[in-house]
Amino acid sequence: MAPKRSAEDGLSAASFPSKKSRRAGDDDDYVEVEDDLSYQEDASLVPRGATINFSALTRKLAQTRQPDVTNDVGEGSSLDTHRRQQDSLVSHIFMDQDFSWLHLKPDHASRPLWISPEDGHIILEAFSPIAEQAQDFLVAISEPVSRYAKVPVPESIISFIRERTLSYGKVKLVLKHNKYFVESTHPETLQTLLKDTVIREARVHTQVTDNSIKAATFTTSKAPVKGNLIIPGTKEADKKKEEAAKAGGSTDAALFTSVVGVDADEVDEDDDNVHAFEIDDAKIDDVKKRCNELEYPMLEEYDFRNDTVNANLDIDLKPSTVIRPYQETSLSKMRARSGIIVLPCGAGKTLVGITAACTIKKSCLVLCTSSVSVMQWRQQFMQWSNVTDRQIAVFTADQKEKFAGDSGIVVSTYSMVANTHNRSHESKKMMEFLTSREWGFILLDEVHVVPAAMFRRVVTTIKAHSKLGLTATLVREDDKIADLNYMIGPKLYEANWMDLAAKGHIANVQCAEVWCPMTPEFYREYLREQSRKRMLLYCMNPRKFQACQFLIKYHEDRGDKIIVFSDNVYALEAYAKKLNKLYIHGGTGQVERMRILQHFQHSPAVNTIFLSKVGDTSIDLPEATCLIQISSHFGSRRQEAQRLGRILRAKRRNDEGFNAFFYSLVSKDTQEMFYSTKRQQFLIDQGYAFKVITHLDGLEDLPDLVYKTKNEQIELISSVLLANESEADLGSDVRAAEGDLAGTVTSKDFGMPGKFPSVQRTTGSLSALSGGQHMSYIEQNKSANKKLAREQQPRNKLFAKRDKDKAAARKEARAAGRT
Ligand SMILES: Nc1ncnc2c1ncn2[C@@H]1O[C@H](COP(=O)(O)OP(=O)(O)OP(=O)(O)O)[C@@H](O)[C@H]1O
Repeated sequence: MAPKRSAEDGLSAASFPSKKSRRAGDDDDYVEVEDDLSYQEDASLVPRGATINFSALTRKLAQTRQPDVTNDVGEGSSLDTHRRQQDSLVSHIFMDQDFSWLHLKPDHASRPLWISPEDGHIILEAFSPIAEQAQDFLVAISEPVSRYAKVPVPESIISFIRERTLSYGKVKLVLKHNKYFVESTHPETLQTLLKDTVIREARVHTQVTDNSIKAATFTTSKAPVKGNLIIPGTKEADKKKEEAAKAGGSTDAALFTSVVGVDADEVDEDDDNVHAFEIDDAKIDDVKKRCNELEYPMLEEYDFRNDTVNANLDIDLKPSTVIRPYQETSLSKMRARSGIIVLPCGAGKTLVGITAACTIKKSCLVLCTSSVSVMQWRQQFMQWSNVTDRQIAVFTADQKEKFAGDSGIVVSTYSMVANTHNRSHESKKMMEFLTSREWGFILLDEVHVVPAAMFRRVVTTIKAHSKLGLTATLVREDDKIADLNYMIGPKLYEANWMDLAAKGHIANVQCAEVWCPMTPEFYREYLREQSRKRMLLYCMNPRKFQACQFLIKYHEDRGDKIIVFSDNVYALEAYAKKLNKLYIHGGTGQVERMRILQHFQHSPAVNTIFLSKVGDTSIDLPEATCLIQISSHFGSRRQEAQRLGRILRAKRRNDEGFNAFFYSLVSKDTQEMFYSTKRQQFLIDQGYAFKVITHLDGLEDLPDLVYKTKNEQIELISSVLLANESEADLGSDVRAAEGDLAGTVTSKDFGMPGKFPSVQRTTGSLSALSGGQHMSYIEQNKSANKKLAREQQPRNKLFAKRDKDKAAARKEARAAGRT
C-alpha cells in the first residue's frame, strides 16, 4: 500500500472524539494535545494517552507531508529510501517517533492495536468499536501478540515474546488429598526444574526411591477437562453464552477472534497426560519463588467441579443480586486460576469475592486486615448470598467460631492466622481447625498491605486449592509488591478508574492541590527547626487553617458533605476545635464514633467531620462528596488512593453533572510539597488530573476568618513551639487504624524521603473545578511522574539494548556535529 494512502487512512480512523483534542488539533499544537490528556473531563473518552499520541502524530504527519508526498515516494520505492525521505521531511518534528514508514494491513481500519517496533509499546486506539474488549484482553495478555497487531510485528519483538512466553503456563501447582504436586503435561519441563537444587530438595519421594531424574519417576494421570465457568448473578451473560453455544461457539471465543484475528480453537492444546511430583508443604513458597526465577511461573488452577474429596458448600447469590459488567469480567478472568483482581475503591470488590465463593462452592477462608473488616465481610456475605448463620463463622480476638457441617466459610484476619506466639487454648484449637482441612478457596482482601512474611506464614499453614487477592492499588512504597505474584498468582484483571466513573459505577472526582504560603513567622521557625516539629509547623500554618475554613464554607454552601482528613492528631484536634467541627481519631471510643458518623449521615446540621487515619478504610460513608486533606502520611500513593475512595461511593454520583471534590492542602515551599507530588502519582497514572490552586478568591473577605491578625498567628506559633516533639508523631494513630495489622507498617511503606525528581508545573486557567472563577491555578505537568515511573521500571534486556544503541548513536551524532 502506498505510504500516502496509509497515512490518510490512519487519519480517517483516528477521528478525535474529545472536545479538547479537537480544539488543540485545530490550533495545530501537538504539545497541547498531549497535555490535554490529563484533563479529567476527557478521560472517559481517552483512557490511554498513547492512543491520542499516535493519532495526533498521524494527523500532523498527513498535514505536513500532503503537498508532494506522492512524488516523494512512489509505488515500489524501497522502505529504506522511503524512510530516509520521510526523515528529511518530518523527523525534526517527531524526532524518532515517526512510524509512518510502517505498512498498514489491508484490514487495519477494523484493528485497534499498534506496536512500536522501537520499544515494543502496544498502542490501543481508544475510539475503536472494540477498544474495550481489546483493553480487557491487553490487561491479561500472556500469549505471543504477533497476530494481534494492525501492522506486521517486527521480528525482534516476535522473538522477544516467544522467548519470554516459552515456559509460561507449562507448570501447575496442584493440591490433592492435602498434598502439593508440581504438575505438567511436559515431562521434560519437570526434569529441567528438578535439576535445580532448591526444587530437588523440596521434592517428596513417595513411591519412587530412585533419586535420578527420569520421566518414569513421575506420577502420571489424565488431564481434567474444563467446561465453561458459569458465574452466578450474570443472567444476561449466561443467556448470551447459551446463544453463542447454540451457534457453535462461546462469547469468549468470539471476543478473542475479534480482537486477535485468530480463531481461539486454533490454539494448540497440550497433550492429555499429566506428570507430577510431590513437594514438601513447608517448602512451597521457596519452590514457587524458584520457579519464577527460572521463568517457569507455576499457575495454580483448581478443577473444583471435579473435586469429589472436599464437600460442596451449598451457597448461591440471592436472586436479587445482580453483579455489574466489570465484576463479571474480572471473575471471568479468574475462572479457576489463582491471582489478583484490581478494582478501584468503592467498585465492589467484596461482591466479586462473594460471587467467586458462590461459584466455587467449596469451603472458603476470607482474610482481612482488621476485625472491623471481618464483621463487614460477614455482613456482606449475608446481604448478597443465601449463606446461613451456621455456615459462616468468624475468627477474631473476641470471637472464635467454627461452622457446622462439612463445609463452610470462616472470616478472619491475616494476623490471627499468621500469629504463632502466645496463643490462647481456644486460638490453638481454632488454628487446628483451619490447618487440618483442605480449603477450596482462600480470599485475600487488601493484598497490597500485607507484609510478605505474614503472607508466607498464611500460605504455608493454610492449604487452599485456589487463592483470590483483591486490591484497589497494586502499589506499595517498599519493593514487596512483586512478591505477591508468586505468593498468590498473577494479576488477572484491572479496571480503569476513569471508565467506571464514566459509567456511573464510581463518582467523578475533581482533584486539586491547594498551595498555602507559610506566614513569615512560621516559615522562619520551619527553616530553623531540625526536629520532627517541622511537620507540625507546616500542618499548623495559619494560611492552611484559613484555606480549610474557606473550602468548608464554600462546599457546605453548595450542599456538600465534607470529610477533612488529618493524620496528625494534634493538628486534627486543633483544626476541628477552632472551626467548631466534630472529629474522630484512634482515641475516640466506639460509641462516640458511631454517634458522630450517624450525625454526619443523617443530620443537616453536621455537614463536616474531621477524621484521622482511622477513616482511610472500612468506614463506608456514601454521603460524603468532598474531601479536604490537611495532613497526610508522607508520600504514600496507596493512602492517597484509599482516601479518594471515600468519595468514590458518593450516593449522588449519578446526579447529572455531579462531581465529588478532593483537595490536598499543602504548605508552600516545605517538604510537604515533595510528599504531595509523590502521593498523587498513582491517581495521576489512573488518569486523574490534579489542578494546583494558588489563590482562593474571596478568602480575605470571609466573615470570622481564623488567625487573621498577626497576634493570633504569633499565639498559634507559640503553642506549636511549646508542644512536645512527639505531637508530630503519627505512629499511635496508625496502629489504631491498621487494627490487627498493628506494628506491620513501616516508614518505607509510607513513601518516606528517598530519591525523587523535582516537579515541573505550568500555568493554565480554571473553570472546571468547582464551576467557579474563585480560584486561580497552576496545572501540574505529568512529566515528573512519568519520569519516576520510568526510573522505577526495570528495563527489559531487549529495550536496554535498544537504549544502549540509541545512546551510542546519539554520542556518535554529537561527535560528528563537533567535527
Ligand atoms: N453489583 C452491585 N450492585 C449493587 N451494589 C453494589 C454492587 N457491587 C458493589 N455494590 C455496592 O458498592 C459499594 C462499594 O462496595 P465495596 O465496599 O465492596 O467496595 P470496595 O471495592 O471493597 O471498596 P474499598 O476498596 O474502598 O473497600 C457497597 O455499598 C456495595 O454494596
